[in-house]
Amino acid sequence: MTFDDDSPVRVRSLSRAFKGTAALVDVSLDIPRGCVFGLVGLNGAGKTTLIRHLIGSMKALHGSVQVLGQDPTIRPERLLAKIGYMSEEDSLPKWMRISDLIGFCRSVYPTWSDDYCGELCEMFDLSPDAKLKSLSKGGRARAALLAAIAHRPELLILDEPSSGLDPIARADILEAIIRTVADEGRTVLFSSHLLDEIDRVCDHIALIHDGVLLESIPAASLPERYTECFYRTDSSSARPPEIPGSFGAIGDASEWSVLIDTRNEASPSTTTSIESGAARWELVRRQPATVHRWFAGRVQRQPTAAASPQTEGMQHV
Ligand SMILES: Nc1ncnc2c1ncn2[C@@H]1O[C@H](COP(=O)(O)OP(=O)(O)OP(=O)(O)O)[C@@H](O)[C@H]1O
Repeated sequence: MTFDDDSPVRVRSLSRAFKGTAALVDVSLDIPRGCVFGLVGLNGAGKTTLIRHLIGSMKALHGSVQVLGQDPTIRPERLLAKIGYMSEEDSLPKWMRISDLIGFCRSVYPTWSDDYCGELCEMFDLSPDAKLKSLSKGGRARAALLAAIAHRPELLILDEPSSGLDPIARADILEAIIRTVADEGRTVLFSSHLLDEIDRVCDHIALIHDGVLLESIPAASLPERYTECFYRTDSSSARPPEIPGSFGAIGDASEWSVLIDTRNEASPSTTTSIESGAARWELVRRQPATVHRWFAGRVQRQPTAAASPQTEGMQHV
């Protein structure tokens, strides 16, 4: 992606290790203004570590981080007033009532809007008198979302916000909020394991794996860029056909699926029949890669059955 001076988030060559184990490795990225930026990766990939650098709870020891034009660890209160942040943890103080939470946020955020807060309470079905400890996990997640957005932050950072929300709340509330924030020209960084959700709401998707930013791509260009090709052979093969520029092979004896990067000059554009590994392979089908298939190919894991039924139960090499 191109680097933009006006980006609300700019990370350059950020590395971090914990007790000698790398959690982030030379990560550089820009998040464009007004973008819904999805961050995906397996458990332990480094998503939260990256986010903790953005909100100033970790100082960049190697590399640099700029959020809304400032180092998040220098005068963090100035930055945090302009950011909305919701973590995956259920961390709101349980003794508070919703009204206490609102009073606290009002005192912290100069741009807090009581009118907007009232609208959100109605939308989220939150009564000001309710005690946080009496709410369900989903209710507390909605309260945390309220606290993160009612000051209309310039940058909204959501780290696995869906974990406490049921599917209806995710679709009706979270996705609506994310789109509203972006439509108003503000920016959203959204980390999630839920690839369907990422696919529906994000303009841009970044994939982090073992601390390395493997790819950062506009969501709309992903299916154009990557094609899933299915090859079949009459004989059985423990290996996929060797196709230059392909990756993420999944298969089972006589049929293998590979991903082709159409921008890789080594990739064939229209190979329908090839000799490889003493077998003859025919291209039986090709289709734009789904986000699930791209993700699985990149991190070398099986895609979910729902995302790619053709490859269910097959072996990954
Ligand atoms: N404070 C810490 N001390 C030691 N190791 C840590 C610490 N924080 C993170 N790690 C390690 O750094 C790596 C990245 O963790 P991180 O929480 O950033 O991943 P993640 O992508 O957010 O994972 P998940 O999706 O499970 O939340 C992991 O190996 C994790 O165990």
